[in-house]
Formats: sequence, structure tokens, C-alpha cells
Amino acid sequence: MKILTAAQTHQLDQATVQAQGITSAELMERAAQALAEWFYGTFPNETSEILVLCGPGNNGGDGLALARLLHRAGYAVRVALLPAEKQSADWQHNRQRLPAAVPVAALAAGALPPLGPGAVVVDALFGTGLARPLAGLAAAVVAHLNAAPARVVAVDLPSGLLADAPQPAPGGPVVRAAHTVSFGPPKLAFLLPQNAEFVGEWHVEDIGLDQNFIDQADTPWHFTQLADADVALPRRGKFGYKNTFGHALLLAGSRGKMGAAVLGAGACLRGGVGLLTAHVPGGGYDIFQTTRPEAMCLTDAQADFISELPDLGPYQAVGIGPGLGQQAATRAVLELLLRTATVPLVIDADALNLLGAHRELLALLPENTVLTPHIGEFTRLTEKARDDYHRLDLLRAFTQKYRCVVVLKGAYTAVGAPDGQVYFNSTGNPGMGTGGSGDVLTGLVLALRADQRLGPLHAARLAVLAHGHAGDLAAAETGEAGLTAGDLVQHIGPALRNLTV
Ligand SMILES: NC(=O)C1=CN([C@@H]2O[C@H](COP(=O)(O)OP(=O)(O)OC[C@H]3O[C@@H](n4cnc5c(N)ncnc54)[C@H](O)[C@@H]3O)[C@@H](O)[C@H]2O)[C@@H](O)CC1
Ligand SMILES: Nc1ncnc2c1ncn2[C@@H]1O[C@H](COP(=O)(O)OP(=O)(O)O)[C@@H](O)[C@H]1O
Ligand SMILES: [K+]
Repeated sequence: MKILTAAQTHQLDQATVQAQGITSAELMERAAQALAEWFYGTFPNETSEILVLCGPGNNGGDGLALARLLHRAGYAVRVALLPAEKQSADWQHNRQRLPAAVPVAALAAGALPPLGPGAVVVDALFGTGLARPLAGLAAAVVAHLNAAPARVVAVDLPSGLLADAPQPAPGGPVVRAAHTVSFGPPKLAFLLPQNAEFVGEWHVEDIGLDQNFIDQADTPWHFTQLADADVALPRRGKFGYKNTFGHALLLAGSRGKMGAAVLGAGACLRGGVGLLTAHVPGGGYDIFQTTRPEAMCLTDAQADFISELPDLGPYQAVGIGPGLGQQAATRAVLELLLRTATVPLVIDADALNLLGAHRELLALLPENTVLTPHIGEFTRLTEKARDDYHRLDLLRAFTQKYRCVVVLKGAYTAVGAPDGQVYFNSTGNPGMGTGGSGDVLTGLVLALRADQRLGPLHAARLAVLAHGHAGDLAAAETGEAGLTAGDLVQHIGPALRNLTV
């Protein structure tokens, strides 16, 4: 699914009105209907009064239409209007349609509506039309709202936030919503950690916006979902053989971190690799062979870390990084790998830290290498980002410069492609914030890179989607707190089964 810019969102509204031969008021009515349906489902028996705060534009228009629908459905509703010189046409239309029985007041400084515990407030002050930082009365209303023990539902966007760029004034007033209910594709703002405290839980409602426009819209941002056909795992052919699915090599582990190798190998095996060989420190042999009997094992001359690169001849893909440590000899192995490998590479964890500490190695990265940094590792590879939007700029610049795929991990993991496109992931949960989760992802990416049927971007996006889905399946059994990285490995099979076509 594409993620549109604020400008494209406005054009999409216009394109929909034109393509479907409807008025913009009719489109607003659809939006309000969708909001109302969501409201009925979320607050089915609400008896306290619903306060709808309306701004002067179409966001306020949505609020006025919602107030009418909620009133008709039997909710106690009150409307408060933000005074402005002029209001949009659809705002005026919905103001006229508001039943006289709904109390309406103008917001005024020094006389803001009281908001007791449990109050439900709809924030329809500003949406995608926000043009400048909130100031004056609008800022005072937002501060009043944020200080109240109210449950806030933001319409389209929490007021004060932009859809696709940092707030106009960093640290300026923004509504802190418990829920944000939006229309059409999700907004970029919803996917970034810096906005989480404002957006709350977000929901997108389908209001039949023009798919033709969306298909043709030029945007670098995408959202990967379970049903997306372009990231599915192709079914195995009846006569598939272990060689068909590739032989992967995993370089991982050091003394005290053999678990990373074991977890990565487990994920690679569950990811469907045909054959797996792990190269581990000599002292890790028993641990590895005992815990992963399905894999073959090569041992390093060093007992505690990796100092040798095996012959790469037999392998279709090589992964390096989990639990590796940062010994000088290990750095030399990484350099030799980058210089000599002719098959797809997957680079994670300490291998990324070594790249960050020896940036001259970046020039050796083979095209289409998949790197899987979390934010800290990515910062070591690039620079400290000013904010989450700047980090996305850094991500796009990096993948285009090195022609590689970068999996920037976190909630809504962002997969950056060599052409500058970015694919946010929809699956996963905070239970995955547990040691070893990233090692599991590395093994899964490695398995899918060894699968000759998939390209680098497909493999990376599918691995991230399946990894998060495995996390969701696991959390359904263990809860988030109880989830361990080993549980992720156990759920990769069912996750991939759900993603197979
Ligand atoms: N156009 C359509 O057909 C649809 C629009 N929708 C709604 O329309 C919204 C966008 O509406 P608009 O483009 O009218 O924009 P908004 O309603 O978000 O805000 C625009 C208004 O606020 C004023 N304004 C902007 N920044 C301000 C500030 N900092 N302080 C004070 N005033 C400020 C502008 O001058 C303008 O009057 C969406 O977020 C969504 O809620 C939905 O109804 C779906 C359909
Ligand atoms: N809140 C979250 N929501 C979704 N996924 C998460 C969340 N927190 C962590 N993850 C996922 O868990 C993995 C953690 O990887 P990483 O930070 O490398 O951990 P480790 O180094 O312990 O293996 C990543 O794939 C990340 O996307
Ligand atoms: K809003």
C-alpha cells in the first residue's frame, strides 16, 4: 500500500470527487459515516457527553458531520467551534445541517470547556490543512485538552501534527490523542516513534478514495501488509530438492554469545533454507551441534571468536554478524568476505558495528547486500539523525549510494531499497524487544536470500513481514512480556505458511 504526502492526500480528495461524480460534501459525509461507525464500535454504551472541537476547515467539517450522526444515534453531543475569519464551504454545509438540539459554543480564551475525568473529546480542529504552528487560542485549547484526564479521538491527524513532515515548531502544541481515525492510506506521521505520544492507536477507514490516483501517485513511502501479493512466498514445486532452496553460510557467535548463532541458524532453517552451514568459534562446536543438529558446522581455529573465512564455493548466500564480537581478526574476515563474495550477503549486528568503525569498508559492499541495523547500528554507519524524518532521508541516501537494501529495525521496520523506495512493515509487537530477536531476523533474511526465486528486496520485505507475523503469533500464546527470541523461531513456520501463495 502506498503512503501519500499531504499534498497528494488533497489531490486524492479532488480526484475522487471528479472520478466518482460526487460533491466534496458527499465525500465528507462518507468520512463522517466511517468515523461514526468506528465510534459506535469503540464507545458502544457511552453515556458521558461527547465534546467535538471543530476548527474552521474541512477537518472541522468532519467534526460537525460526526456530531450530527452521533446525536442521531443517541449520544449526548456538544460542539465547540474555534473562531476564525472564514470557514470552508463544506464546513458551512455541515454547520447548517447540525440539529438545533446539539449545543454549540464558540471557544474563547479564559472560558474553555470543563473536561472532567472520563470525558470523551473529538479533536476536529486541524487535519492535513495545518499551515503553520498552532498559536493563540488554538494553542491554548490544545494545552487545555492535553492537561485534562479526557479520552481524545483525533480526526484524521492529531491537531498540530503534519502528515508527512516534522512539526512546524519542534516542541509546539500537538493534541495527545488516545486514538487517531484517518481516511485512506496511513499517514507517514503514524509510523514514526517521535509521533507515537500524539497519535496513540491509529486506525484507517476505507472511504472509497480513487484507487486510480493512488496507483499512479509517485511516492517513496509504502506500507507492507500480510495480504500483499508482491511479497508472498512462492509455493514449493513438487520436485523441489534441498539444492533448489539454496545452501546458506552463517558466520556467527563468539564466547558468551553462541546463542546468537543458534537463534540465527534456527530461523534460517525454519525459513526454508535447503542446507545450512554455520562457521562458529572452535569453542562453540558442541553448543552449536547439540542445539542445531539439522545444520552443518565448521569450526574456527580460534576458540572464542571468528578469525577465518571458509571457502565460499558451496554457498548461495552468506550471513555474518550475530554475536560476532569486534576482534581485529574478525574485522579482517569481514573485509575478505566483502572483497571476495560473489553471492548475496546479509550483514547484521557486530559486522555492522565493524563497518561503522571502519567506514572505508563501506565502499566494498557488493550491490544488493542486505544490512539489518537497529537505529543505534544505523547511526554508527551514518550520523546522528536530527529526528525520525531526517533518519529516513539518511536511509534513502545510504541505500542509493551503496545500491543495497537496509532493514532499519524497530516498530514499523523500514526497508530501504537501492532505488530510494522505503517499505514500512505492518507486523510485530513490543514483545519482540527482547535479546536475540534481531538474530532471528538475520537467519530468516539469509534463508530467503539463499532462495534463488526471490530478489533482494522481496527477500528482505518478506523476511521482515514474516518475522513480525511470527512475533504476533507467538505473543498470542505467551503474551508480549513472556515472548522470547526462541518463540519467534518456533513461529516462523506458521508465519511463512500464512504468507505462501
Ligand atoms: N476534502 C475532502 O473532500 C475531504 C477532507 N477531509 C478532511 O479535511 C481535512 C483537510 O481539510 P482542510 O484542507 O480544510 O484543512 P484543515 O481543516 O486541516 O485546516 C485548514 C484550515 O485551518 C487554517 N489553519 C491552518 N493552519 C492553522 C493554524 N496553525 N492556526 C489557525 N488556523 C490554521 C487554514 O487557514 C484553513 O482554514 C482532512 O484532514 C480531513 O479531516 C475528509 O472530510 C475527507 C474528505
Ligand atoms: N515495538 C516493536 N514492534 C515491532 N517490532 C519490534 C519492536 N521492538 C523490536 N522489534 C523487532 O525486534 C527485532 C529486534 O532486533 P535487535 O534490536 O537487533 O535485537 P537483538 O540485537 O537483541 O537481536 C527487530 O526486528 C525489531 O524490528
Ligand atoms: K484533528
